[in-house]
Amino acid sequence: MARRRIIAGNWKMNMTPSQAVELCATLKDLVKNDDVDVVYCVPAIDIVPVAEAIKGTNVKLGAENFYIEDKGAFTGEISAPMLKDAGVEYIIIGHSERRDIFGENDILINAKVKKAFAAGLKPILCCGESLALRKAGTYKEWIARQIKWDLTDVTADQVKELVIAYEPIWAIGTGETATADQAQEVCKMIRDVIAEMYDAPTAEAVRIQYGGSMNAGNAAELLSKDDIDGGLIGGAALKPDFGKIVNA
Ligand SMILES: O=C(CO)COP(=O)(O)O
Repeated sequence: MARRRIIAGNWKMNMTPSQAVELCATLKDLVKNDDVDVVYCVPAIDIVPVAEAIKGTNVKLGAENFYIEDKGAFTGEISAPMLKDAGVEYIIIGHSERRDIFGENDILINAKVKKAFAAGLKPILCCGESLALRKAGTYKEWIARQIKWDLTDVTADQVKELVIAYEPIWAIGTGETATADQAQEVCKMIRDVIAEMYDAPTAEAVRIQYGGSMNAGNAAELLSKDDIDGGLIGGAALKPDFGKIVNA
């Protein structure tokens, strides 16, 4: 099955606009690879300068957040049509930092997934368990429930365009990576959930990433697994090492 690989950087709240342009220049030749989708998901203020900086390269533009209304009195927010107009293609939704720090729940996340598709953006939908759930052994049920909630009323054709990122919270920014077998187990389980909710062709088409302390040293092993189609990379996306992950 030829699912196209997707390696995305989640820059989080890092990089001023001028630093962002510099980073694009540093990475430009290192991330060249036409067999992989390479995406930079950047802070809102960096979207316009990064769109300019990646012109003519293989890099695609992503954003980290938006609000579900098109426009109006929502101080501080940006909308999907604004992102689209600025050249954004991918949008991260449901990241554990948005769930935990900013209180986003599965009802809002589901609304965001539907809005993103309606606006012509491709969601990177994040899911994953806390350390407590991992230790309790109930992580698979938790993640399956997240996926079912977050994809309520999303069509099979849309899911075929969807990217799901499995990001165990205990592995994010901790330097502790899930083993390739642990990551594969959950990514396979997510694909089975999609097959159960939709059908086998939809499950075969959906791309599933692993995220959580992925780096130049562990990327190749993680990406060698059958159900891991890419990575969502935080810290290592801000360094030249990102090029090694793209080419792993
Ligand atoms: O949260 C992540 C990507 O969305 C992972 O972050 P780190 O790669 O820094 O662990």
